[in-house]
Amino acid sequence: MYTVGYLGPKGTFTKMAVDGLFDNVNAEGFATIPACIDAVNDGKIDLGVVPLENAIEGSVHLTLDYLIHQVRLPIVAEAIVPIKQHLLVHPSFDGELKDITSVHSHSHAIAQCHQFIHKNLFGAEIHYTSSTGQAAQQVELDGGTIAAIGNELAAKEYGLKIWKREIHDYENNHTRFAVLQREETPIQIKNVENQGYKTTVLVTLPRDYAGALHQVLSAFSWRRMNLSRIESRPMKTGLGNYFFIIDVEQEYDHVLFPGVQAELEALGCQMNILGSYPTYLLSEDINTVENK
Ligand SMILES: O=C(O)C(=O)C[C@]1(C(=O)O)C=C[C@@H](O)C=C1
Repeated sequence: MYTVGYLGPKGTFTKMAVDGLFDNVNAEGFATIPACIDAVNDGKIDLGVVPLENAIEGSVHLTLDYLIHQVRLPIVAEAIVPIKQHLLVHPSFDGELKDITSVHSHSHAIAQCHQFIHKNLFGAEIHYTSSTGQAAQQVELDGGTIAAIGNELAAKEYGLKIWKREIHDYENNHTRFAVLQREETPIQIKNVENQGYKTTVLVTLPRDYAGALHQVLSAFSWRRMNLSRIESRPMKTGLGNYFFIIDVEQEYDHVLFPGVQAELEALGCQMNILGSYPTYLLSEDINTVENK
């Protein structure tokens, strides 16, 4: 049986992703994303599931930066998870929205609900936690007039009341999660919808010059390789120095990708493959506890 690490404690969206992807695994919660990645890298667990990007708030920089700068582990699968954020309170709370004095959650969850907070919880203090599950645990412990933003699974795990459902500011809220493995061996995924393959590459430019990024992109475009995302992250070596993280919508092959790599290297760029993996879309039902 695999041991699969996730950002804990119980009741996080990452745990939901694990439940949606795997049957019969031993799921182990970690307090932080780096702790989970390190455990995979040290061979303490078989797989790790970490958030990569949210449709409303964008990239999870902690994950990207840790994978780029600290621990290079291949991405072996991706799960796209529908995210429904609810306002959770202690069962003893019987006030109104205006009575809530503080809201606890993960920074990404808070960001997905900024408008709701601005309009309805104006004046409530915002407390950032390491995960939505941790915020729910805090409400269970402290009670009173504090609230958490999190999912139905967290409400169930910590015995909380869902005070208001679906408070995220935009519909179609999804988060992409990456499955990491140290040595790539076939993994067993539940019967969920396969959306095709992606390959994620990391490109470093030699220096900043006119048309550099255009040249990089044209190596993909004339080969008709479709890109679904391009993002720059600081190299952390000084202002103006960036990596480009590029998602290509196809599986790695031994013709097109080496061709791109040779072309980029001739320009003085570096290209590394962060993973070539199947992508799975989890169903909306995953947000409803009764359906699991
Ligand atoms: O806090 C959680 O529940 C997580 O799994 C983390 C996380 C994230 O990092 O984006 C995952 C999904 C949601 O977008 C909000 C939070």
